[in-house]
Amino acid sequence: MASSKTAQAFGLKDPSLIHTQGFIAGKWRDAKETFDVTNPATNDVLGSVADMGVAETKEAVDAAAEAFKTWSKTTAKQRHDILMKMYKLMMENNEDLARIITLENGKVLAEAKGENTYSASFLEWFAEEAVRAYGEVIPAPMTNLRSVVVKQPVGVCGILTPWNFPSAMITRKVAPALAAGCTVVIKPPLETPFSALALAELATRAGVPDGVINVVPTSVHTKEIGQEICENSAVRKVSFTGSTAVAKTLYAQSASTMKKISFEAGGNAPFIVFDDADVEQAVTGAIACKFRGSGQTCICANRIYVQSGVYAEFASLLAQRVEEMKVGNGLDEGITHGPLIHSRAVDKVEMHVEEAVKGGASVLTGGKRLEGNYFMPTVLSDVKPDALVSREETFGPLAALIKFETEEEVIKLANNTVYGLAGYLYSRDVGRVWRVAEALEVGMVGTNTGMISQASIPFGGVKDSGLGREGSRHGLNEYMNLKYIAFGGL
Ligand SMILES: NC(=O)c1ccc[n+]([C@@H]2O[C@H](COP(=O)([O-])OP(=O)(O)OC[C@H]3O[C@@H](n4cnc5c(N)ncnc54)[C@H](O)[C@@H]3O)[C@@H](O)[C@H]2O)c1
Ligand SMILES: O=CCCC(=O)O
Repeated sequence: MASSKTAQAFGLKDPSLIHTQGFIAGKWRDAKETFDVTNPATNDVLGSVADMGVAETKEAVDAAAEAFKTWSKTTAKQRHDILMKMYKLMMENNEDLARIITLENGKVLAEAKGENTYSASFLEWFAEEAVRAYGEVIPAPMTNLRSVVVKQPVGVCGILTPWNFPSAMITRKVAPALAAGCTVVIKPPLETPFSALALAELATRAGVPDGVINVVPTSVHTKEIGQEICENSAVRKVSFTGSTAVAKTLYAQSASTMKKISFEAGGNAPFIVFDDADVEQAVTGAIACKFRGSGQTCICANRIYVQSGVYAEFASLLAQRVEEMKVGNGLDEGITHGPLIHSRAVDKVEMHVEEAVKGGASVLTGGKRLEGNYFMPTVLSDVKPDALVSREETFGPLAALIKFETEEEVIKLANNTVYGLAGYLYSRDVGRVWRVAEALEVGMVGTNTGMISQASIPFGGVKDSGLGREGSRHGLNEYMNLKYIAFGGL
């Protein structure tokens, strides 16, 4: 339970959604230390959460391994019913869960409500997939043999998630894991543990048995807990969303026990506008894609390539729309964009702007940091293809416009990165749409749209952006092993 002061700080209709302890084997648990969680909009402390360590993580893994013995034997329909109940509870508590997201992450309340709905949709989707985890019968080469393939849950899964979607990145992993019959140990990010703990509370209310979901929040023991999850032989799968650097560390650590893995890592999405595009639609798409979560989304447009014939029109329309944005506390009426997660994130945007301007770019709007964790939504024009902002993910509200002349040139520029998560293009020439979509070295392409995320699509990247797919019917397979059974002696 949270102290009444912490629960009050969130101003929820149902204060019992706020927990400050970890969750192991169905019990809320303290740790020796605690860490403070702050509201990025104000830097006020929201509350102190149990800072768990390796010992608690081992206990959580043991609890998950014990719970796996029975959870993996439940029927798909039983798991479906529990997941659907949790989906309904998340929707019924939409206001409160969104408020938790806004307070700990900073995104505006309307967007937080959208995240909760998106997050809940993974429970609904995978409840429905659970009952369709079909196997196969393969025609056998001998008359006295039958070849059958069944799907089985992989076992205990380690779930490591980032702060930019405090809820949805958890359910995108936990929903398929539970649907498959797996049990989980969640290590939420230190910035946003309250959403994870509220989900554990709702899971319990939905009837998820003790030990099936465990949560080990931490601040100082992040590395050791990550290592324990990756190297503990009872954990059979690690699913991570976050930066590429951390993904590579976890990949190396997971090799020791040959785990199944899914990694959703960093992006550096190209957003291409051709001369034959509907420019107004392209601007709307760029706004939605670039400024979602104040630019802190892994699939945000990071490099906006505009063909010379529509460059001036696109740049002026985009700058006009960006100037209308209202930056401030995400709980306040009329605010369209919240703060960044912390001052280090603001420093990075500032550095990208300064470096691009030194290289010859001009500021069409914004370009400055504001007091606290805020940065003005910014549009830069005439950015050089080799500017820092073109090479690295900014993860902030900075739209960098780069002019290009030909299709061939822009494909080369777009693919000139180690990342390959998402890419976007606007064109009304159907042949070009196909050619460019196929040529982009990414896992997901938006053509004439800047919004691509849904529970029903295979979300994931290529190159340094990761391995595996989340969501869609493919997302369930990531948590299941195929087993071939030969039926001989007929
Ligand atoms: N591809 C995707 O789906 C996706 C989604 C969201 C964010 N991201 C990426 O995440 C990054 C921003 O998020 P972030 O700053 O939280 O990333 P991060 O990699 O620093 O942290 C992600 C998670 O890993 C944990 N972590 C950090 N170091 C660790 C270690 N050594 N061992 C184990 N765990 C560790 C963090 O506590 C957090 O829970 C961006 O690069 C963004 O592109 C990718
Ligand atoms: O930031 C990563 C996830 C974004 C999404 O699922 O749309």
